[in-house]
Amino acid sequence: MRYAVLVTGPGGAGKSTFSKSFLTHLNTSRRTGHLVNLDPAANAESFEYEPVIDIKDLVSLEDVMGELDYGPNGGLVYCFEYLLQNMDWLEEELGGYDDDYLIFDCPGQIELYTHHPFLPTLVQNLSRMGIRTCAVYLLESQFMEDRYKFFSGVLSAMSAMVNLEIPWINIMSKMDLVTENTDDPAGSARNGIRGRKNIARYLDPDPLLLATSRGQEANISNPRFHALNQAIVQLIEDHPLVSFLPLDLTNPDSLETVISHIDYTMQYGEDEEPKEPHDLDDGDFADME
Ligand SMILES: Nc1nc2c(ncn2[C@@H]2O[C@H](COP(=O)(O)OP(=O)(O)OP(=O)(O)O)[C@@H](O)[C@H]2O)c(=O)[nH]1
Ligand SMILES: [Mg+2]
Repeated sequence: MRYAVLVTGPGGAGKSTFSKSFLTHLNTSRRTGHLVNLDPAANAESFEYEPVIDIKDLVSLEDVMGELDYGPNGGLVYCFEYLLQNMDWLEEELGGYDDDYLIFDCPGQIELYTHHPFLPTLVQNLSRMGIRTCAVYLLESQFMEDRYKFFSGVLSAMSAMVNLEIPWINIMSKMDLVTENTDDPAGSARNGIRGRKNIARYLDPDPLLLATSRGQEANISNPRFHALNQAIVQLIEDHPLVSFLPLDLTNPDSLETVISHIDYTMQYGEDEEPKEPHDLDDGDFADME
């Protein structure tokens, strides 16, 4: 069985960093994983792991922009359309990997997830190839500094989830940037997220965050805006689809927890034949001699 994890989320959310850490974790746990780069604009030198499959071998944004005179966003759309027309290329490239995690590092253009048919079509193709697929959606912890920004992030996660209809895990990335010092009044006044209790209200989004704060802000008094807010609060209350797993890459347990959720979502290994134990390598017990 092959497993694909699509690593998605807005620009700069930490997708490439997470993909790299995920691979390192798999390697150290003696599992196999491979990087698939789906970002036609990615800088090749920036990969710590050489992607085994790279969309840039098929089509690169640079060429598309240079030769066809597209801008960066139109160019990205062109690249993905080109990929979808050349699924046999991807299928052939994916052919050699068995019983492996394939980690798809995706580009950060949010419109790719919310209203283009590319990812759903890609997912259909992966499942036709017999590859079990899930997606993780990363939102960075800075989104919690502003409730409105945060809820717009929640709504885009929701919209991407509904668009893709595959097993899905939302991750709050860069948790190392969040301080939990409740005794820092300047901090809590500035961003309102400090303190464990408060963080919990974001990880499991509490729509009241939106409802209460809006009432307190006299400067925004447009009643239509208020009604819209109420409607969003109601939507999130009625459809609590989105909650976040915190990811702090400075804490190995945190990464392990996230990966165990991915394994569980994927039902990783559940229908595998029992594996032969690894042959002992020279040096495995070196420290016992
Ligand atoms: N503090 C902190 N910084 C992080 C973490 N993960 C990523 N970053 C930083 O955030 C920036 C963006 O990280 P990337 O991994 O390139 O993010 P991305 O989602 O792949 O970005 P795009 O591909 O451009 O959409 C880089 O400067 C990273 O060093 C994290 O866990 N903690
Ligand atoms: Mg990236």
